[in-house]
Amino acid sequence: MKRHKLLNVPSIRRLPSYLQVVKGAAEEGREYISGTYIAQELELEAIQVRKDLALTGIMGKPRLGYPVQELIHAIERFLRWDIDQFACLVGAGNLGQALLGYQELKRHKLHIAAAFDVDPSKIGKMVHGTRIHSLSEFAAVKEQEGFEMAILTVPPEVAQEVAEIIVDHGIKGIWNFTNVKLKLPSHVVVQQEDLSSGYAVLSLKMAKFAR
Ligand SMILES: NC(=O)c1ccc[n+]([C@@H]2O[C@H](COP(=O)([O-])OP(=O)(O)OC[C@H]3O[C@@H](n4cnc5c(N)ncnc54)[C@H](O)[C@@H]3O)[C@@H](O)[C@H]2O)c1
Repeated sequence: MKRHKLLNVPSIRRLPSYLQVVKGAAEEGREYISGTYIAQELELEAIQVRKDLALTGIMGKPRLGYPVQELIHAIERFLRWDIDQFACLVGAGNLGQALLGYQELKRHKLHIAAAFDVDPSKIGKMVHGTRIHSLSEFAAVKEQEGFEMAILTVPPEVAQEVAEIIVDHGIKGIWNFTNVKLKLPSHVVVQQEDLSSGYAVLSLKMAKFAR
C-alpha cells in the first residue's frame, strides 16, 4: 500500500490559486464570489471549482455564490494555513536562500526558524532574517526552536545522508526540493517538489497552442 496517500491531491493543489482569486475579490470590496467567476479567472470548469471548494465544508448561496471572508477562512482552515507552523531549511545555497526570502510562506504562517549548512563561509550569517547554523548544531537548535518540518535544499549527492541525520533528530516532514527519491522510515512524510513537471506542462502547451 502507498504510504501517506492523501485523497484529492489535485484539488488541494488548486486551492491556493482559488485563495489568491478570493483575496483579490476581498481587496476589491466584494462580499460574494461565484464558483463561475473563480473558474473563469483560472481557466477551469465551474463544476470543478465547486467540487474542490466543497472539500473545505463551505456552501455557496444560490445566485450569490460564496461569502468572500468566510471562503477565505474556510480555505485557510482546511489547508491548516490558519495555524503557525515552524520549519528549518537545510542547505542555504542558491535555492535555499531564495526560499528564505520568499515572503509568501510567512503569509501562509510557515516560519523558517533556522537554516543549516556545512559551508563555514555561510555559518553564523543571517539571510533574510534567518540565522544559518552548522549542521552539527542541529539537535541543539531544534530543541530550542521546536520545528518538526524541514525544507531540504542540499546537493543531490548528500540528500539521503542529510535526510537521515535530521530524521534521527526528530524531523517528521520533509519538503524535498532535491531530485532524490528519499528512503526514510514510514512515519516520515516527504513531499517532493519537482520544477520539471511544471516545465513539462509549459513545453507541451506551447507545442500545442503557441503560434
Ligand atoms: N537552484 C534551483 O533553482 C533549483 C531548483 C530546483 C531544485 N534544486 C535542487 O535544490 C538543491 C540545491 O540547489 P542549489 O542550486 O541551491 O545548490 P547550491 O549548491 O547553491 O546550494 C546547496 C547548499 O547546500 C549546502 N550543503 C552541501 N552539503 C551539505 C550538507 N551535508 N549539509 C547541509 N548543507 C549542505 C552547500 O554548502 C550549499 O550552501 C539541489 O538538490 C538542486 O538540484 C535547485
